[in-house]
Amino acid sequence: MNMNREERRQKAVIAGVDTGSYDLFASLDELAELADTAGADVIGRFTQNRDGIDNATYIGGGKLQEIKEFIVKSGADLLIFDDELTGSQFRNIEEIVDVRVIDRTTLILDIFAQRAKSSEGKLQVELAQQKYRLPRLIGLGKSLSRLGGGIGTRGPGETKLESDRRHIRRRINALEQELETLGKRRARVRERRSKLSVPTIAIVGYTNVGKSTLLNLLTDAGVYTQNQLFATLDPTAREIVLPDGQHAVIIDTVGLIQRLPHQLVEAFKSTLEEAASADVILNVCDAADPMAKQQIEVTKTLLGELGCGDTPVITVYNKADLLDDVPEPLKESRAVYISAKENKGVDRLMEAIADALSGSMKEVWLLIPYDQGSLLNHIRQQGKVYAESFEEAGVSIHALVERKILKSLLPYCCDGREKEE
Ligand SMILES: Nc1nc2c(ncn2[C@@H]2O[C@H](COP(=O)(O)OP(=O)(O)OP(=O)(O)O)[C@@H](O)[C@H]2O)c(=O)[nH]1
Ligand SMILES: [Mg+2]
Repeated sequence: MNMNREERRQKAVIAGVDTGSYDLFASLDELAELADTAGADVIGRFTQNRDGIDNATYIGGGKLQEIKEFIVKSGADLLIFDDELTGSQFRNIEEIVDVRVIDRTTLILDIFAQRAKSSEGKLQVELAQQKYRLPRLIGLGKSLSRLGGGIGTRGPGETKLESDRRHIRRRINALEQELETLGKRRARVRERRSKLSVPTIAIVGYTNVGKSTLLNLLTDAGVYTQNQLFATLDPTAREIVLPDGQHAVIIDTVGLIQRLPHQLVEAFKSTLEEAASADVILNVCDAADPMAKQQIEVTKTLLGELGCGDTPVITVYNKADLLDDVPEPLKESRAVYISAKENKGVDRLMEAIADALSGSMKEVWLLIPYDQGSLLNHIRQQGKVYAESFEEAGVSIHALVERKILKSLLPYCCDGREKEE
């Protein structure tokens, strides 16, 4: 599907089944916003209570007839389900309602496809789309699943479906290879950054909480912000100067959503990898959103799964201008209330970042001359020594040290990689 914003807005009906496994009504609200972002106006909503989903039509035949009547009467162009459909469900439902049918994941992927800007982002979206399509080919229109003529390009007796599948698999392989190359390049950039000992700060959180607005405010970077879901699909890195004069790189990331389809977690892992290697993480939420606390927890869990459980996290309650009372967070809780839009509370946030960074550690390889005994003692006492050996020119040491003493260590730094070889 391709719903460009320039095209006329489509009329969509959204539908879901309440089996009690998730909050369908909150999820449908989000689905309606997603549809709006993709360029469709939601003109009808249908829900059905069932113990389980219907294998053939997902929502059940009776409800589907009701939806069909509404579609005919209202002239809707599109039926969107708040869940993932199987290939045969797509086909069965399309046969009955006779308009285009899409599911939640297809919709999200479509928005991602519209917004991805970097070549890596585009490749990742296409990879996710192809992987999602492959097992559902049967449902993607009759033309795709019909028997091939057996003439010319295809082998004898082979169906069009099989050759389509093979084609998609080949494309998936090619995309994966390209992404691997790009991933390596990205890792090299990260490494260079870390070698230069510039700390990185990653901004993470749900979509539309104000991450890009915050990045803009902190850097005047002019990153695209809009009251739409997924305004950011590529991580954007900018340099900032902290109150103590320290330079840092701040990275904006893709927003999370409720019930993020697992293919998308995979597809956007590389943008989260940026967060995984950050020195400080800003977990941003919309302070006025009743779901904020829950979202903060989900983000924390996800960060833990990505292996950054030890990275200091500052919880940023943004949009505090929308609150009647701004609570005073506990000092030790590393939480700040700000309004990125009205430029309030940002000084405190900057202090919190500088504070978190000064306590953070950095891995270094050093060669310290014998006359620098006190420096050596400091590293042994305050840092964590992994290995040390006595060389002619001094003590060769591989250790974790506090970031705040990095400056004094600069003359003695060696390249870790060379040392290891
Ligand atoms: N009232 C209020 N609105 C804000 C504040 N910060 C951001 N917004 C608005 O919230 C909306 C989303 O802002 P973005 O910065 O694009 O949000 P994001 O988290 O980057 O969103 P994605 O990139 O889609 O994940 C915009 O309409 C902003 O103007 C704030 O402090 N107060
Ligand atoms: Mg953004």
